Amino acid sequence: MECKRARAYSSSANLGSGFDILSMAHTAFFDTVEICVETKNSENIVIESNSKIPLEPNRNSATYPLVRIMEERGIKASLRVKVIKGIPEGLGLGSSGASATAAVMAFSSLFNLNLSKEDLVRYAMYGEIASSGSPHPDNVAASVFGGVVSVVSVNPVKVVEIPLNYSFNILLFVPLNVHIEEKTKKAREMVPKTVKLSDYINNSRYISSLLIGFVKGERDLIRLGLNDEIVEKARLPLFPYYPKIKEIAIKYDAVGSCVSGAGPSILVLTDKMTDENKIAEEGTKTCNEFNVECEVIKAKIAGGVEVERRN
Ligand SMILES: Nc1ncnc2c1ncn2[C@@H]1O[C@H](COP(=O)(O)OP(=O)(O)O)[C@@H](O)[C@H]1O
Ligand SMILES: N[C@@H](CCOP(=O)(O)O)C(=O)O
Repeated sequence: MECKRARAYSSSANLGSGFDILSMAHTAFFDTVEICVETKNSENIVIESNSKIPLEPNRNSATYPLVRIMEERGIKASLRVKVIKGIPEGLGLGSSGASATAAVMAFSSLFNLNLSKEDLVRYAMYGEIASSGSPHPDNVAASVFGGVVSVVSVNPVKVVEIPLNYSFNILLFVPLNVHIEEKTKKAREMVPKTVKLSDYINNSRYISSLLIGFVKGERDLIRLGLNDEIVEKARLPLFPYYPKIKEIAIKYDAVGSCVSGAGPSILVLTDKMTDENKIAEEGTKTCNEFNVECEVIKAKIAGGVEVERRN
C-alpha cells in the first residue's frame, strides 16, 4: 500500500485589518497528514486522528478537499487518511487550514498531480468550507506558501509572498481552556455587513502601513498596521482580554499586536527592544483576570507545506 505524508504549519490570519487577505505561517505548531491508497477499484475515505475532529469525509477539513479533487479530476480510490493534529483546534491558529493544506499536498504527491501552490490553495479552501462554512483563503495560503502572504485574488487564486525586511519573533497567547463550538463559523457571523466609511479608510491605511512596514523594514509602520477598526471590534466578546494584552505589549515595546485569525489567540510581534518576559508575565495575568488560562508560545516565521521524506 502506497502512502505519502505531509506537514503544514499553524498560521495567524488577518494580521489586523487584512481580514481574509493577510496571513502569517509560524512554527508554533504543525499538523501532519498521511494518505495511503488501499485500492483504486473503489471509492472510500476512512479517517483516523489523534484528536476529536469530525470523521465524516465531508465534515473534515483534511478530507473534504480530497473528495472535491477526486470528483473534479475523475480519480477513483479508497484512501486511509491519518490526521495527526499538532495544532489545537478552534483557537485562531489555522488548525483547519493546516490540515487541509497537508492533506492536499500529500494527495498531490501520492497521485503525481504536481499541483501548483495556487492550486494547492484552491483545493485546500474547500477544507475551510468543511470547518467554517466559508472558503476563506488566508490560513491555507500561509500554510501552503509559508512566510507572510497576501491573497490578492480568489478567482483565480493569486497569492503574493510579502518580502520581510524586518527581523521579528512571535509570541502567541493561546487560551487553552477556551472551547467555542464552530468558532470561526460563529466569528464570521459577527462580522458587520456594512461599515462606516471612516473605518474603511482607517483600515485601508493600516493594511497599507503594515505591508510597507514589512517591505521597508520600518517598525513603526508595522505597529500601526496591526490595527483594525472593524472585525476585531465586532468579535471582541470572543476575546475580551485582548485590548489589555495589546496595551501591555506596547507598554513593553513589542513591535505590535493583533488578534490571531478569528481568535481567541492573540499574536504579539517582538524584537530585541521588547521585554518578552514582562509581556508574558502580565499578559497571562490578564488572561487569568478573565478566567482564561493562556499559554505563551514563542515561535518564528515558518516555511510552507512539505512532503515528509519517509526513511
Ligand atoms: N482536520 C481538522 N482539523 C481541525 N479542525 C477541524 C478539522 N476538520 C474539521 N474541523 C473542525 O473545524 C473547527 C476548527 O476550525 P476553525 O473553527 O476554523 O478554527 P481554527 O482554524 O482556528 O482551528 C472545529 O469545529 C473542528 O471540529
Ligand atoms: N479570515 C478568517 C481567519 C480565520 O482564522 P482561524 O485561524 O481563526 O480559523 C476569519 O477571521 O474569519
